[in-house]
Amino acid sequence: MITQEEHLSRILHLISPLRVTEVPLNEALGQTLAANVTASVDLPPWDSAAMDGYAISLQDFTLGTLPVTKTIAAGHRQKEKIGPGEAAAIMTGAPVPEGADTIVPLEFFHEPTQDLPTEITFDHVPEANRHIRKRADDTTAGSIVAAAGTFLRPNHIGAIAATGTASVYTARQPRVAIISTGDELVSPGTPLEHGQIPDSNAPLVAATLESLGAEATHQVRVRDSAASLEHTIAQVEHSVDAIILTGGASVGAHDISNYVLSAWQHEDPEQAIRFGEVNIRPGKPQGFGLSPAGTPVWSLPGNPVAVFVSLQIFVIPGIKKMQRQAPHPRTHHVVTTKELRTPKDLHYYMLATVDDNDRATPLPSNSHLAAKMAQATGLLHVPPNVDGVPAEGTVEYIPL
Ligand SMILES: Nc1nc2c(c(=O)[nH]1)N[C@H]1C(S)=C(S)[C@@H](COP(=O)(O)OP(=O)(O)OC[C@H]3O[C@@H](n4cnc5c(N)ncnc54)[C@H](O)[C@@H]3O)O[C@H]1N2
Ligand code: MOO
Repeated sequence: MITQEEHLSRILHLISPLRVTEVPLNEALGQTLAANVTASVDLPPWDSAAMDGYAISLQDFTLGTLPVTKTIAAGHRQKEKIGPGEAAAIMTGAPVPEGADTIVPLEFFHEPTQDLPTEITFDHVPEANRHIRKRADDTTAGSIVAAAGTFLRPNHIGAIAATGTASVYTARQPRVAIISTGDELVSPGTPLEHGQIPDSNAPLVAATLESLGAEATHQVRVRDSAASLEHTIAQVEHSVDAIILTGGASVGAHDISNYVLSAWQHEDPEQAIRFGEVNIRPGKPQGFGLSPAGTPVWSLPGNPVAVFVSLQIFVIPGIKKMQRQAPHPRTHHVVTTKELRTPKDLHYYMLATVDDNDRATPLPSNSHLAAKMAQATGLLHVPPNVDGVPAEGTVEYIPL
């Protein structure tokens, strides 16, 4: 038996981050920055009006009437200037004219209207330095807007665009081939003959990859034949960044993934595919290593819930390393509504439904209960060396 930690650290050791490429900002959502993004411009790029109103100078100001000598709208490209005794009508987002030191909102003088008066009358002195957004009060050109390692969410895309950048550097997205093995498998939706089941692992693996931004380039079903599996791997091995097999990872006579991959010869035995029992349930039989062409290969057990757990614990961290992201899942603690009894020698994972108050209801747990995955919001995790968690006790939770 090997430990979950040993197996995962071997996976992360053998996987390398993918090459960095420049991508347009509108394709970068969900990717991780491989380089800092710095502001191309000061933001705001010039002093700008925060209100519709009048720009004036309070130097040598006296109460009374001022002529409105110009109108400055957002998008006004000419640099303007005003002197004492003069006002400029100005719109929100327009450049403040040189000489102005405050903006007086139009409500100070008249009802909001689109007709601009030719003069405005002051019956008291307005406040100085108001309603002007100073040049660079948000950021200055050259400052870091989003640092290398940032996982790009919509807010980052908005901030990067605002500071004048149209493309970013990220790791190329992984291309992954998915191979389901088993004579019993048919396409989902096909009427089942006795002994047949729908191939649910390939859609599960593909959806998991796509949710990470990786590309499921091939989804191939292979019968329990060593020759077919060898042929399929040979066809895809050179055009993908990883291969994920499900089924046939265990020790039975028809467990061809284990049989075929274990026979691969590797110059460096450290990189060879190794099969073994990992101290995790579900998902005990696991294989991982590099193919002779150097492509990382995960050979996962066939049971759908075992695949689901294996994806969370062993595959997603590897894909994230390729994407130059932090590999480990974010977890937090929740309260279990039911007592959990777990084996003392294993990492035990259970599908569970967790509500808005962080209270977890474990779902029936067995690695063939594929339909139960639909009710899960995530996985509960009880580590080895304890034999359970009492009702109302806290337990680690991996949200989906
Ligand atoms: N003698 C032993 N038998 C088994 C052991 C063991 O240690 N000794 N381990 C058990 C455990 S734990 C697991 S998990 C399974 C893993 O077996 P395999 O990886 O060899 O998977 P298969 O036998 O091919 O399939 C297991 C199960 O999953 C169903 N399956 C397979 N592929 C799919 C798919 N694409 N979509 C949906 N369902 C799939 C398959 O029909 C089987 O019911 O081995 C135990 N046995
Ligand atoms: O560990 Mo198996 O993975 O029980 O389903």
